[in-house]
Amino acid sequence: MAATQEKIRVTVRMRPLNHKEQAMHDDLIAWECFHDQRSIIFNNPNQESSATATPYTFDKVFAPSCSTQQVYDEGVRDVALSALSGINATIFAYGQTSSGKTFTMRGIVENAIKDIYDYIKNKPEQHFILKIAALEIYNETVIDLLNPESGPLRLVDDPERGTIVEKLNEQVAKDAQHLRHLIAICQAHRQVGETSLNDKSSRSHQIIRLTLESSLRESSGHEKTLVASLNFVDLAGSERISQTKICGVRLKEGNHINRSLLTLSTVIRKLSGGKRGHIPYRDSKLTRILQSALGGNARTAIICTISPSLSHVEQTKNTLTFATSAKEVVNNACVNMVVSDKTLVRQLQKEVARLEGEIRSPELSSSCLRSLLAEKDLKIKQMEKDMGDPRCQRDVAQSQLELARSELELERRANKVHKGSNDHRPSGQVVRCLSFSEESESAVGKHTPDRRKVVGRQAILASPDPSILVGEIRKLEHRQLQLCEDANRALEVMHKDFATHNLGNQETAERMSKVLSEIKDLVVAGSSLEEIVTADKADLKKMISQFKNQGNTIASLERKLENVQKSIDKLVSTFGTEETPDSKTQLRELEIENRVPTNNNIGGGGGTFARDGSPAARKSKPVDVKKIHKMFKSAVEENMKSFKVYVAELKELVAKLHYQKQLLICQVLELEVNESASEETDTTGGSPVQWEFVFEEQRQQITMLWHLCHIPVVHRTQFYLLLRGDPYDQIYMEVELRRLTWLEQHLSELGNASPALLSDEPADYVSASIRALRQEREYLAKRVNSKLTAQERELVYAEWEVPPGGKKQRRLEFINKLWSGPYNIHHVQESAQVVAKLIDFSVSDENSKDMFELNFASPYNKKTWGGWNFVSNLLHL
Ligand SMILES: Nc1ncnc2c1ncn2[C@@H]1O[C@H](COP(=O)(O)OP(=O)(O)OP(=O)(O)O)[C@@H](O)[C@H]1O
Repeated sequence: MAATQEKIRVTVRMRPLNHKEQAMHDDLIAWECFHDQRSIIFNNPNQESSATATPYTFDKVFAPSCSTQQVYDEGVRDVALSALSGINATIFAYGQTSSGKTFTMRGIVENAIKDIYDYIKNKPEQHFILKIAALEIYNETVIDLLNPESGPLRLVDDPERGTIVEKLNEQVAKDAQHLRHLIAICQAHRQVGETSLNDKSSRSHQIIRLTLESSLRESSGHEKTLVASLNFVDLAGSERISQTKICGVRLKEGNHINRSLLTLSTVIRKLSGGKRGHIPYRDSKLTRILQSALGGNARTAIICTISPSLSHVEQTKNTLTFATSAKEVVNNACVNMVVSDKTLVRQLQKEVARLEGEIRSPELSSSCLRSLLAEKDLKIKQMEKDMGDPRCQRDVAQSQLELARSELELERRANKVHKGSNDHRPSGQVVRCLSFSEESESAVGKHTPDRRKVVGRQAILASPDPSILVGEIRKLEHRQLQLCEDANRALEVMHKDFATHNLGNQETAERMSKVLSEIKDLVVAGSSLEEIVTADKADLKKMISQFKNQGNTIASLERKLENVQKSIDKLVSTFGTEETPDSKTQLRELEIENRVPTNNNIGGGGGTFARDGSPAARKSKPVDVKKIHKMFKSAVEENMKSFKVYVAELKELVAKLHYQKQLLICQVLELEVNESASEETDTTGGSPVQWEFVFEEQRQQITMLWHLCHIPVVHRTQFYLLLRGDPYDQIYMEVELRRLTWLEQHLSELGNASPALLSDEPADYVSASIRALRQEREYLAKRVNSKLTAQERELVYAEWEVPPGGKKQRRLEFINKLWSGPYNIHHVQESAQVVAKLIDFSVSDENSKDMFELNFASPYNKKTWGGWNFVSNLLHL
């Protein structure tokens, strides 16, 4: 694909004077932006005229009054969005410390995410995958911001892809909200420190890399895939040591920052000169990683941020000189199209066929051609080997999908708990989750003006009206029945396909009827549910037992769907394999049936008959039976594939249904517990069976919330081991759930809020918790040696799949694995046992539950909230 030459887009943004600068009387505004919004001039407030100054001109100059939205729209938007058409793009923020780089980049990233997802929404015919990776370069060390525990990363030179960061974690963003959440995690991990010019000065260069992959099936049937990366680079600020008055660690950081920025400006200066001599990309990790954005295959925009203040005039001039060089740098961006392995194999096969033809022709048969052919054959084999068995790949992908789904489900479960400790209102997620479609949401809205009162657990406690629950359940049941009917219809269509086109063999037919009966079974399950619900007359006790039965039926529905999917898988694989002797015979029969008769003794009229009286081919042209058969076959194959997808979707919906039902059962149980508590004045309340159920449910929620909120693993271990479902544990569980729910809500608000609106307090909390957790893990890693014998260590390493390596590294890797899989009960149990051993913790009288404060107030009120125990407190260090 031809590259397009384009200069780097350079814009300048001047921030307003800050409070400190305003407070200094002699600190005046030293720069004036022209009305053309392209030039800026030094205007010394201590001199009468600016006649001697020369203006600096750029693609755009944004005055202090301009919003970040404007900077995005007019300065970088089109560069950022080129990634959607397969062109790499990079957006930098460059400038002195405290000039507004981070402020600007956060807004730019937010705007870009919004635009990207709007674009994706409007292109339903295209399939998009968006991945994110993020790193920081701190003191010339590369750290993965999505997984800082992985330690320093190496840069590796790849002959085709250039410099790559080895083992950099990349995650697929499920949607815009998930992407924002991941970015918030990266920002929380970034190194920040206080200097005299900026309370929250970034001490590292941060690169957030989004990889956008879009595939489109063209009318020719070929799939076109475009892949491009979009980098958001928030550089650390250049700083004059005398001005920032830094020393110690900050000084060391400042030196590294200044040195790498110097390399960046040298690279830019050399590139802007147009001479293609030696460009010192390799002098810093920053320029190595960003090499393609600097004169390579990318579109690049640089936003230079400056302060208006007279006291920073020298630094501002340096920034503007850098910007002036940068606007002369020319890049060569091109569209990055990916040719799939399959297409390559196909091309090579064609070439082989051509060569074979040439070899067979007597005049061209030569040893040279033979060797060429052999070489190509070898290449094809290698490629086929690399591609692996597509069916196997499909299965792996499918199981990954299932895993991701169940993770998502658990995440939802964790989120579903009532949000907010004081107002007892349910979260938005719970509300959303309880309604499948907009239609049902509006239906709920009709019951009562305040929907939230209807569906929330706590709200129901406050307003115990079982008829509302019946309404909810009925809607769910109705939806379930619809699903079964849909499935049946789809299957019948497929069955017709098979019958009409006389495809497949005996085995396929058997499988087909098996799937049919399985689906029928589903429909029966669905209708029996409907009967139960419609027979109900709002008797609370009766309802509870009904709900439980329905829960079981849904579980069996899930199992049945599982079977259906397995059968379809088998069907697809049988059908996709080589032609069977049966089908070959059928094909031969069809061919014979359709062959042009040799003896033309046919009567007139519309139809023609062969000598044996069977329907025969038309007189004029022979019918290409093979072709038709192939066409039918591929049509049926397509149908089966889409049916498979359809069943997978059904499965997901049933899982959702199941979850919603569990939630409703919980609500009813609580209602009942409450009622019986008031009737019997029994403080423990509820039957043991009900409590057991609620306990397990709450424990799962708590485990997930511990994970999401980075709670110390020692606290998790103690809590997990001490609270084992005793009826008196109810109160502890409730308190823990409230605290965690509050915290999680607080942190997710941080993830969803517009960066410009973020308060600093939650961000600090996240990074402090992550840091504390890291320290705790490091501390536990040190205890592995003293608390486990060499033999025990080897055993646990094998059990936890810790790869061989240095002793220290293995210990840390092992500890990092503990409590990392909140959705796996076995993992959680094992983690608790290991941590308990490392800290000598046992369940005994002296280790009572009293260590978990019984305080219902949210942690927001710091006076009453003591915080979670850190390992150092616990070990009295
Ligand atoms: N355009 C702007 N409008 C209002 N406030 C701004 C603007 N730009 C920056 N600020 C404020 O100035 C302060 C410093 O900004 P920021 O931290 O983004 O600077 P920086 O260039 O990233 O600094 P460093 O290099 O030290 O990390 C912040 O409090 C920020 O909110």
